Amino acid sequence: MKKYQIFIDGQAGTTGLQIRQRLASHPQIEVVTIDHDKRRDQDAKRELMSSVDVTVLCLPDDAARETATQARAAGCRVLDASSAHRTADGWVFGLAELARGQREAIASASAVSNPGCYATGAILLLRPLIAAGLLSADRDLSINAVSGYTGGGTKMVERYQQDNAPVYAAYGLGFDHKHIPEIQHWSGLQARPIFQPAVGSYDQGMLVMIPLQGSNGAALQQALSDYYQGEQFVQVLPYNEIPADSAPFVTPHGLNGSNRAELQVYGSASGQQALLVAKLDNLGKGASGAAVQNLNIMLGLEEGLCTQIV
Ligand SMILES: NC(=O)C1=CN([C@@H]2O[C@H](COP(=O)(O)OP(=O)(O)OC[C@H]3O[C@@H](n4cnc5c(N)ncnc54)[C@H](OP(=O)(O)O)[C@@H]3O)[C@@H](O)[C@H]2O)C=CC1
Ligand SMILES: CC(=O)N[C@@H](CCC(=O)OP(=O)(O)O)C(=O)O
Repeated sequence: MKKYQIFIDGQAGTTGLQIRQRLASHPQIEVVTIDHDKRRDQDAKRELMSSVDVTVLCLPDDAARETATQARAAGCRVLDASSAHRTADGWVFGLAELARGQREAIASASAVSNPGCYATGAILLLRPLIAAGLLSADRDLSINAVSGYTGGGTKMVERYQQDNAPVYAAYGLGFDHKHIPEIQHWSGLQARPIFQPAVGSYDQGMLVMIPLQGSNGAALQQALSDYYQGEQFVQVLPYNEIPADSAPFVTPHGLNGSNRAELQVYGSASGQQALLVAKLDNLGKGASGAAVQNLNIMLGLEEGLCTQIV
């Protein structure tokens, strides 16, 4: 059986580690590593990138831009987990469930950009509804979200491992969170939304929530259900269903380690108020699970292989 080789630049970070954990049992992908003290040596990296099938970038944005430029100049295939290239020309957005033809585009791409965790939830909810004309592209929206602290990388993990970290903290108060451009670009939303994220004192799991005034929840749920019919990693729950493991609450928990996103729609009896909810693991479908899914697609392998930590 053919084995493909990949190199993870940033292999010791939060996202890189979780990709390695998933790939440890992959039957057709092996990870080639770089000496720790050479991890910032561009010559050593270029040599390694040229020898592997795909390089995965799990770096801060600036470092990802620099390494991606080198990789592309050398003709190497790249999957970038950072937010540097999510709306950039020449890059394919790595959300296979985005639209018909997206899987094929990922499969043949030389450069794929892995979506942001919050953006994954928001785009999965909004794109089908805007495309179907059930939500107007120029509608003013608020998107509220909460994530586990691993979403902030090693620095935030260290902070939360101390005693005085806040139980719940709202941020993004400059109204300029880095996921807003990709949410607008890939959902088709023309009006700039208010995106208001928060971080909680738990490690993994997120909710992305979009309240809608004047919308009928049942119609929205049906449209989402039809759109994602047959998808293995995106499921739409029945209308107004609260998952039994958390009832009467809707929590960010329950999907950790998986590469799944669950979409939920709640609506009022009047048919005039609704809430869209996406639940996912910020390190699963929001980062490392999606990265392994994209690698499988890029290499022509079964899409679900080793995307989950069991
Ligand atoms: N955490 C999450 O939920 C998600 C993160 N992402 C994105 O993935 C990327 C990585 O994030 P995350 O794993 O959280 O970050 P971390 O801070 O956990 O890890 C980043 C890693 O990159 C290494 N690094 C930094 N600069 C360089 C460089 N110039 N060359 C080589 N290695 C370098 C760091 O090692 P050292 O400092 O020791 O050199 C560290 O191991 C980011 O762009 C982030 O935005 C995407 C989706 C979700
Ligand atoms: C809790 C937390 O801090 N989360 C991160 C987003 C994590 C993520 O998806 O980051 P990328 O866009 O880099 O992929 C943040 O809000 O900046």
